[in-house]
Amino acid sequence: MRLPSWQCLRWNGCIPRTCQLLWRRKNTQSRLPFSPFAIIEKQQQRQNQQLKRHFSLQSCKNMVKYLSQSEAIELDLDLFEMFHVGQLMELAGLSCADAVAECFPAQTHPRVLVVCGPGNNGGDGLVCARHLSLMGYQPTVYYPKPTLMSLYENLTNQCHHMEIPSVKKCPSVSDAEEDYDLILDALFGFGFKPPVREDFVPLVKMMQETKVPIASVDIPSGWDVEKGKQSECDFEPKLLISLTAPKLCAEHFKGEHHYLGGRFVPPALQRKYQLNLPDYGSKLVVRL
Ligand SMILES: NC(=O)C1=CN([C@@H]2O[C@H](COP(=O)(O)OP(=O)(O)OC[C@H]3O[C@@H](n4cnc5c(N)ncnc54)[C@H](O)[C@@H]3O)[C@@H](O)[C@H]2O)[C@@H](O)CC1
Ligand SMILES: [K+]
Repeated sequence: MRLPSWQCLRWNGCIPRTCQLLWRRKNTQSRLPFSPFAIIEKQQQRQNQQLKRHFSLQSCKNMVKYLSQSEAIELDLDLFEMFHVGQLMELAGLSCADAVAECFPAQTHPRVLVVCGPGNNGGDGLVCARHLSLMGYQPTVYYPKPTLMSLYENLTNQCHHMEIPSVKKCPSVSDAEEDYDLILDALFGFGFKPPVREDFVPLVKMMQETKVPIASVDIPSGWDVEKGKQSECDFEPKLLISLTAPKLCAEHFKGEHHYLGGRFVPPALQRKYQLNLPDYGSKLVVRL
């Protein structure tokens, strides 16, 4: 059988199996530095890998719906008709503590700075601080703009009863690196509208510049809820805990750990928003 020439191979790109085998044998015997089949096989391997990546991403995307900001707000309102906000916050904050414990154990990351914002995302942070303390961490709360409502006041008092210290001043980058092993970012959630207002800029800047790993509750603070990072300065958390269902910005998340928490959505709402939530089993969080 006549073997195909280099030109023929390059032009055709598709070689009959028998020719391939003969060529491979010949090339092995004559110890050619490289064979055209090796190149083609490499190309095929690369294509297979790309397909695999594409399909695993697709199946993951098919599984859970990523919500727009308006869908998240609408779903939030529906939930509030069925549950008290404190119930949802308790489960949300507990699931955040659980995800933190899975990724950053108390033995290696005991000192956690819990940064709490003025909305419900900040409330999740206060709940999370309490559960982290019960799990053997040493959390410290930074809550620069406490909300004057009984829900938040109660959560703050509960942290006091747990003897969780708080700081009144935003730590500098060097202080944060010296004093903490992890930052829990509960500053802004899906209620955030960019740009960051002036009074929160130093805090966001500290989180952008620090080398302390960051775990973000629901949304990495400062990110656009749908488009993700707004500039290269925006920080990339190591852990993102999406609550209820991930928001569109989570599609741009490149950190190591992405979890879903907030296991409280009744079936009717799951159907209404076509959430396709994964099965939690008996767990509080599920890795996405
Ligand atoms: N399903 C749900 O829907 C649940 C939501 N929860 C949490 O609630 C969050 C949403 O809470 P909220 O709607 O209260 O909103 P956020 O907590 O996201 O933020 C709203 C607060 O941030 C301020 N803010 C917004 N844009 C700002 C800017 N550019 N600069 C400075 N401050 C700004 C607002 O004035 C407001 O005080 C979620 O991300 C999640 O963490 C959980 O608590 C429980 C269940
Ligand atoms: K956040």
